[in-house]
Amino acid sequence: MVETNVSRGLLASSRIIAVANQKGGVGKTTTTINLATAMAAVGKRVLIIDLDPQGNASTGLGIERRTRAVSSYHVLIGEAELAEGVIATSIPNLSVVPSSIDLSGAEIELVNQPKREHRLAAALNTQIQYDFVLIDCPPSLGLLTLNALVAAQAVLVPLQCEFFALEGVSHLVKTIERVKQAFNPDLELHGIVLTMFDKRNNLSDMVAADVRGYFGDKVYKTVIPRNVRVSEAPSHGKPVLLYDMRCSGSEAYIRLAGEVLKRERSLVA
Ligand SMILES: Nc1ncnc2c1ncn2[C@@H]1O[C@H](COP(=O)(O)OP(=O)(O)OP(=O)(O)O)[C@@H](O)[C@H]1O
Repeated sequence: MVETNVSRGLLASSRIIAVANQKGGVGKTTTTINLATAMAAVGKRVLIIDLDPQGNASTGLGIERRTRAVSSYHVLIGEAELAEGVIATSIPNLSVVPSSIDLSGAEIELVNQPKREHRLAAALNTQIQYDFVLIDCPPSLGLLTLNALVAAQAVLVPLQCEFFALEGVSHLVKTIERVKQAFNPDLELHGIVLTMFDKRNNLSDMVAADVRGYFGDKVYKTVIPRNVRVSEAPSHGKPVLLYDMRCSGSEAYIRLAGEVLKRERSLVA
């Protein structure tokens, strides 16, 4: 039976958004961390689930490896409850279920398990209350991302302004459609955010125009600029919003959060 969002205890008041793109290095983790921080700053209770074996979301939030005794891996394979994996970050209202390197073996471990695509959805069937759960997906369309898409109500796609960007995202959109048909009828594309936009480079403008031409209003108005402060922040274990609140990257993520929350209000209205 397909488990619907309505039947999950957590979802009476939570929205689950998967941050996904099978292409590597396009800004999934950066977007997850900073969008979550900006939402937390306006009083939303936010949980990040780090579903990427690289664990960059966990590291970028200052969660040291030695404190990750229970990770998203344990939750996925059913060795731990979601609540056991939750760690509070230094940011009020923002918690994370960290990832660990074990997660890289999870796809193989789960392959012969029953309901292998529903593991995360089942783990999220809990009474823990958050306004938003953001899932940072790995750069592939394997079983980990599939679990995120089955658990989520919406997908937010960071898209780097570069050649072939549109081709990659079309593939992802087809996958979203397939997941919708097979496992999760409620899933929808929340929006596409253009990342690492370089205003000195004509290619960025061309890609942005192409993507807007194809996806129309699904593309958020906010564009995340390429900004060195954004790339420096993770090595300090901080979201860029804490590292340098006034830089162009921080300002863009604050605007993006405003747009996402506005779109949320119209989606759930
Ligand atoms: N707006 C930006 N300006 C400058 N650097 C950025 C920006 N966004 C992301 N980066 C940098 O680009 C790299 C890739 O970003 P990020 O880790 O968020 O991508 P990802 O899609 O999560 O990667 P992966 O697919 O490997 O998980 C990182 O080094 C990050 O610091």
